[in-house]
Amino acid sequence: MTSQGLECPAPGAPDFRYEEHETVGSTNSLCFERARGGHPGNLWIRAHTQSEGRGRRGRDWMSPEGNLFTSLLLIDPEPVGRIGELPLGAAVALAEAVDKAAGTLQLVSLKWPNDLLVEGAKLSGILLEAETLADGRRAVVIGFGVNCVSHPPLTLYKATDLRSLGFQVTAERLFASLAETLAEQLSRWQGPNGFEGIRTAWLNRAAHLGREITVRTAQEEITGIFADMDARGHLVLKQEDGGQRTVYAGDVFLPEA
Ligand SMILES: O=C(O)CCCC[C@@H]1SC[C@@H]2NC(=O)N[C@@H]21
Repeated sequence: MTSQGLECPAPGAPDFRYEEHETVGSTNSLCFERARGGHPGNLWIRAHTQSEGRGRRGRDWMSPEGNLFTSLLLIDPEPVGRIGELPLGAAVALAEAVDKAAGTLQLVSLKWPNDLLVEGAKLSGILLEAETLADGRRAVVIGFGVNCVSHPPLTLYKATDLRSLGFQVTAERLFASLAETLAEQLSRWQGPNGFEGIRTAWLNRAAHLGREITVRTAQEEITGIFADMDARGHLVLKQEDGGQRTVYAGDVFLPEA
């Protein structure tokens, strides 16, 4: 069933609103449009294809029919000073949703901050963007792209998709699981333990923990042992000289197994 662009309760999370579209430019952009139009938030938008899907660091996100493209609009999510933790919670929610929809246990591992990997190849991407609206409200949009049936051949990272891995999971089915698991992670994030539960769940799935990785930041390339993810969700690298580096943003590259 499709809501044909009309708002209805979200499958899997009836406390959230939902719009489904055949095609849009970008589900993230449409969420911001709704926010600028005064939407109160907790709105999921899903599209079957996108003509201008975007990824992290200004990259394009190819968006063919059959894969999942969806975004969640949050308005003034509390606690506001900890919004940087949300991409990690989103990654945990998506990993759990894949397990739920595929009927697997720990199928995916996580590459900091929020890529899902299967056998070292990228299955999905998450893009968190924020904007202060004219009325002073803060719109936060979390966009998810998951390769359900296909993956692009030439990308920065080796990619994969659920169908090639032997799992028949539709975008519709995966969306319903994600709406449910993300609602759970959001209440966990807002609960008394804050980020700690998410941090533990994230570390349980971390790829290459304790091993050497390389991080490309806007300024430099850093290689070191992936020692930890700290209490704010930052990456902690141990260096050869015994020193420690904390990384706040960057692209992580794992050596081939
Ligand atoms: O670069 C990445 O890894 C993040 C990719 C995020 C893609 C999703 S698809 C749905 C949403 N709309 C967009 O334009 N981008 C995100």
